[in-house]
Amino acid sequence: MHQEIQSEVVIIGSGPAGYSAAFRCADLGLETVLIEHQERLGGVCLNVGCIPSKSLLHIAKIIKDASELSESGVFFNKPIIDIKKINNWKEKIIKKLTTGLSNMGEKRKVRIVQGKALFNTDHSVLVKNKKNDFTIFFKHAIIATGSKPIKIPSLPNEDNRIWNSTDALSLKSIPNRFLIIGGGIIGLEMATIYSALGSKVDIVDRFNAFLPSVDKDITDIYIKSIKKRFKLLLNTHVKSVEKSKDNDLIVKIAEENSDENVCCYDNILVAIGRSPNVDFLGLEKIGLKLNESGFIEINQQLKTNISHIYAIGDVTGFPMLAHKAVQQAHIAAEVISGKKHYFEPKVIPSVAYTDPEIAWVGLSEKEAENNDIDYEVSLFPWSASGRAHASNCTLGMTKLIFNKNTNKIIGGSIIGTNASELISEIGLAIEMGSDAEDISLTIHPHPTLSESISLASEVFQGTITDLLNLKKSLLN
Ligand SMILES: Cc1cc2nc3c(=O)[nH]c(=O)nc-3n(C[C@H](O)[C@H](O)[C@H](O)COP(=O)(O)OP(=O)(O)OC[C@H]3O[C@@H](n4cnc5c(N)ncnc54)[C@H](O)[C@@H]3O)c2cc1C
Ligand SMILES: NC(=O)c1ccc[n+]([C@@H]2O[C@H](COP(=O)([O-])OP(=O)(O)OC[C@H]3O[C@@H](n4cnc5c(N)ncnc54)[C@H](O)[C@@H]3O)[C@@H](O)[C@H]2O)c1
Repeated sequence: MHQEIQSEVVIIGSGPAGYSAAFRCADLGLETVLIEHQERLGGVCLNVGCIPSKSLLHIAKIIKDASELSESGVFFNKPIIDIKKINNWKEKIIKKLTTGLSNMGEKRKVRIVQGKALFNTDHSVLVKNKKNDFTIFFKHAIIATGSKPIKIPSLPNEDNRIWNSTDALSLKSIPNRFLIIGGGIIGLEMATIYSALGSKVDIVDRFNAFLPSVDKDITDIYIKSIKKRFKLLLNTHVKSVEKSKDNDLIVKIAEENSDENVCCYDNILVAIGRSPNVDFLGLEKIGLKLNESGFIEINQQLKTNISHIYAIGDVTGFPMLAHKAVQQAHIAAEVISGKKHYFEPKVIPSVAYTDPEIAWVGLSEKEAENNDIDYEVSLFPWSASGRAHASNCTLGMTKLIFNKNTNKIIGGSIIGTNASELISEIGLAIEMGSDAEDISLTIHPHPTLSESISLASEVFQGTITDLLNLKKSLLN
């Protein structure tokens, strides 16, 4: 059956970008239609990204913490891993959240249409599903179609032992020998999960450094902490993947300017980045412009070159993060409703939910240097934190970067337990234009890991008493 729908706003894609835009539009009184290709709302983040990965990382952390507790005199037996039960538990979490989204959409009177959208004109889209097809006319449209994993064409991708992140999160099996190609956030998080579940994991990355936005002193701490758990091979290429007679995956791997090594694996995860979902949307037909990297080009009001069509989330480029997508969504909805708002955050935090976690926000040292900023780094090692000793995480480090001329904080990174939760204080301080004194005079509760942020500010100010005061000794 064919149906025609008239709407003020049509939103394509129901990930963090799409559902947030739809709900904000509805709350602002706009008649809203949300189109989603999949059966469930929530996009990559809820279904096959942020939430399932963090659920499995939660399990991985408990397994590791439990085994390390033997050093404190508490002994657990080796864990029994029931994949089916883990998957059911994970599925329940996802279902609860995605059902919550559907209910919130319904309460807000957002019309949800299931099917794949294709622009017909610059004021209408066609949507088809198994039962119906629709023509939806709109005054404004928001494209929030997200991204998909990049494949390596030379691999035998039809072999179901070669996984992408969705396969890895579906926890089909726990490989004995697991190769991860790509040492980015996905590769590192999956290595954390699978090594805790018992796989022998190797990660290869073709570049010399991993997490390029993080300073080396922080990534060096990470490398030290993972040494006993898995191998991270940098500057290394996968030359070929073949099947052996006994059905192993035989992989030829070579470090730059070195001979090839031949290794056997049960499964391979390819995690070398993601590309925007811009194909089959009919964008050429309406003349919508992509940038050189293939993402949709937008301005600070999230408008594309067709001013009543907006784009938000992963489809607009880096950083590809859910919290960026949600902020963009709110701004796009507000602009459509007539507000003069702009997407202009000073900083967007990033987190690798590895063990230990790594979180960073604002400028790195490299970036401060490249911007010719006269900066000073201030470090607080967690080996000087009572709480870190009590919580067995003394390897951690809090690093702040200050502008020496203004004393204002311009960046920071944290490695250690709960870095993902701690980093927001630094983000807020940068957004508020705080200086070192603002941070160090804000009384932090003791004993907490959050104290490390005010203590690192005290290091900068030369008022620290929890460490030797190097600035004071220089004065004497
Ligand atoms: C394994 C993994 C872990 C991650 N962990 C984190 C994390 O911890 N924190 C974080 O911030 N980010 C994380 N991310 C990234 C995060 O998932 C994305 O940044 C986020 O989902 C982007 O939201 P989005 O709404 O732009 O797109 P998506 O979530 O990709 O949603 C796009 C939606 O559009 C739909 N769609 C596409 N084309 C059409 C069409 N033509 N018609 C109708 N519907 C269509 C898709 O089906 C999809 O549901 C992770 C990603 C992965 C893969
Ligand atoms: N915690 C989080 O916020 C989180 C978690 C997962 C994913 N994500 C998002 O998902 C996106 C995709 O993640 P990702 O890890 O796939 O991409 P990524 O861009 O973070 O990392 C890809 C890595 O693969 C390497 N690489 C590229 N081609 C290679 C090749 N041929 N051989 C070996 N190595 C190669 C790169 O050097 C890089 O280190 C990221 O942009 C990230 O923002 C975020």
